[in-house]
Amino acid sequence: GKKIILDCDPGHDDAVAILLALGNPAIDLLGVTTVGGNQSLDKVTYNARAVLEKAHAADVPVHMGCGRPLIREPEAAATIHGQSGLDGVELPVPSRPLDEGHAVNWIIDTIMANPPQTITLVPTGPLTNIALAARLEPRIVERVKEVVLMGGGYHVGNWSAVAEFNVKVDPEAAHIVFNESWPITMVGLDLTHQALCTPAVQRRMEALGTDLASFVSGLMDFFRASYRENQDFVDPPVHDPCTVAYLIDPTVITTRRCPVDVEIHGDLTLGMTVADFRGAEPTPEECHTQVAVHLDVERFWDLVIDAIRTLG
Ligand SMILES: Nc1ccc([C@@H]2N[C@H](CO)[C@@H](O)[C@H]2O)cc1
Ligand SMILES: [Ca+2]
Repeated sequence: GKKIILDCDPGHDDAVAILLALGNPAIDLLGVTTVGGNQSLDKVTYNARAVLEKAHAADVPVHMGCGRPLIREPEAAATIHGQSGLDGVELPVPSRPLDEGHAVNWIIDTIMANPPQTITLVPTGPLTNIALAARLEPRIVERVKEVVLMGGGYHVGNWSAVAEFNVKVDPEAAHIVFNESWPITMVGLDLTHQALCTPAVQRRMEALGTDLASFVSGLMDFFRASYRENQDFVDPPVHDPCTVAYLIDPTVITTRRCPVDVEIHGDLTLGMTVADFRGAEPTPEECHTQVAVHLDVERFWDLVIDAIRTLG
């Protein structure tokens, strides 16, 4: 299957991304790396290890990365993910010790040890680790197959009027990542706000009747309550697994190729991902960025529920 590195900050939706990657045969999850974001680095790292344990996938390595943005102060999303970063469920104690070595070094070593164009980077948190990896070993940029990231939004913000959390927390890291030459698919809020976990979807999960299914449903209960209280949503958008779903089945998302850059100087617009749709279609191939526009919602939830079923 497609070899991926999942760089994440679990996080309720990061947890679903991990399960989708584990539960679908099209994906070969080489490892999980963690970055401070939704909660502190220690908390999101523990959560990543606990989710892997829950899915009986303790053979997947976990490396801890950066605990704070490159320049700015850390900013957690405790109102959304709770004090633990994964509130609302009982977490198993991880059996596998945390793997030695910094995530940035492991990302570089893994990319350089595998053939060119075989590894896909899937960041679903702030881009601090990815930016540092590209600066520490520039050769990974042309060696990576592609970057499919959850972050940004061309018409939607959630951490300011115009900026999305992952990008706004570390806008300088995002600016670095978006301005490297690797192919980037930006799975932003315009797309992920279509991935709503409705009660009907949750009932389909619960109908599986497994411990893992009720674990995920418990995550969704908490996520829905947070989103209702803090973001005025009826149902929670499950952002991060949209990246993995796209890698499993590219037809699940329609994309549009266009230049994208990140605002790092603005007052009102700091962290905004600015997509330039002015060019005539089709945008020339040398444009290395594309944005996710439309989600096949039915197909997306089928993939997520199939993965939960497969993991048993
Ligand atoms: N309000 C809010 C919701 C989700 C997130 C996290 N950041 C991204 C969505 O902005 C996802 O990766 C998710 O884990 C942050 C804040
Ligand atoms: Ca995340």
